[in-house]
Amino acid sequence: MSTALSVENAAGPKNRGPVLTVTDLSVVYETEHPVPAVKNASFELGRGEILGLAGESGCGKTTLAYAINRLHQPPARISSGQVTFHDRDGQDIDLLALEDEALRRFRWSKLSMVFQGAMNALNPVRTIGNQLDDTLRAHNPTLRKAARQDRCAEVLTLVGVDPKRLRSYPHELSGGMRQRVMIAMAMLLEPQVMIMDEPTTALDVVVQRDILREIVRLKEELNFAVIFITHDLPLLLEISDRIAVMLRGEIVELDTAEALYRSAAHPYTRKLLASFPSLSGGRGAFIRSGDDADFDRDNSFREDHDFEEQP
Ligand SMILES: Nc1ncnc2c1ncn2[C@@H]1O[C@H](COP(=O)(O)OP(=O)(O)OP(=O)(O)O)[C@@H](O)[C@H]1O
Repeated sequence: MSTALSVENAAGPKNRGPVLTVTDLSVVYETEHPVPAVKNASFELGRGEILGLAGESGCGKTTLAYAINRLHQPPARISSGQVTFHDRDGQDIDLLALEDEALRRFRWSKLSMVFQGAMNALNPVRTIGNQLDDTLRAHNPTLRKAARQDRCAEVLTLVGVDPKRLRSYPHELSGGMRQRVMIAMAMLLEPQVMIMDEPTTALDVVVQRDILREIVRLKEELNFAVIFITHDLPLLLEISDRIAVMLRGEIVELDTAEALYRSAAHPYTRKLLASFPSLSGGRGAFIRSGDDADFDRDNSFREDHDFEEQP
């Protein structure tokens, strides 16, 4: 069986067209001994698709995610490649060519990102409502205050946080709730793509599961596409349409979650699969199907599912 990444698999699902095309993207850390962290990465992200990005620590997942959104900092440098965003209105946007102001407008509104420590990025001295409002106002200066308030409340409700929390300060919320606020922030402007880099890793397992279930539900409702990064391959198999496996900066395999699970082509993928004992048993499908005992039948996830201590 060939281990080469086939062009067909790198293309997004045929029925929905791409929202993002990454072509031969390479990123180097220009240190004393330059580190080629991402090497010729190519893939398409389908509209409304969840693409999982898997691979062990240090393989380049975060570097790739940051470079796509131009959030990489020196010494990281994009040494080659192209990133094209295919807007809903038919326009193609060359992300690597955007100037500062255009890039600022693009981020959050077309493509947003939630990263692992995002909950710690909230400003401790401003309320949740003010912080959501700041983002909304920066991108929609003409939007009236009442409409902004409605949208902020709506987006908090979407992620299962009571809109009363708009008046709370970050320290008044649990970690899980703060991370949900960051997901709300990322959804605020209805982006077409969300990049999620280990968005729930710092949270306890039950909270993680609730949040992931909600992301999958919202994705289905609102049809944004997700690049979901995690070490947790069993989790990716549950939530992803397709999975890209990275090894030492390269995408070595990209296929549907089903095909990857049943007949991984690359030896490294097989090794990765074998390293999760849970995969040798039955696959729990609770996140997509809601097939577990304590699943809320109305599909909502509730604040009281945050079992973390309030400070
Ligand atoms: N600031 C930096 N300077 C030099 N090398 C770096 C820097 N940041 C990351 N690297 C290197 O780039 C490579 C890719 O790192 P990256 O953080 O993207 O991997 P990752 O797959 O996201 O890992 P993790 O899952 O642990 O976050 C690694 O070899 C790492 O050591």
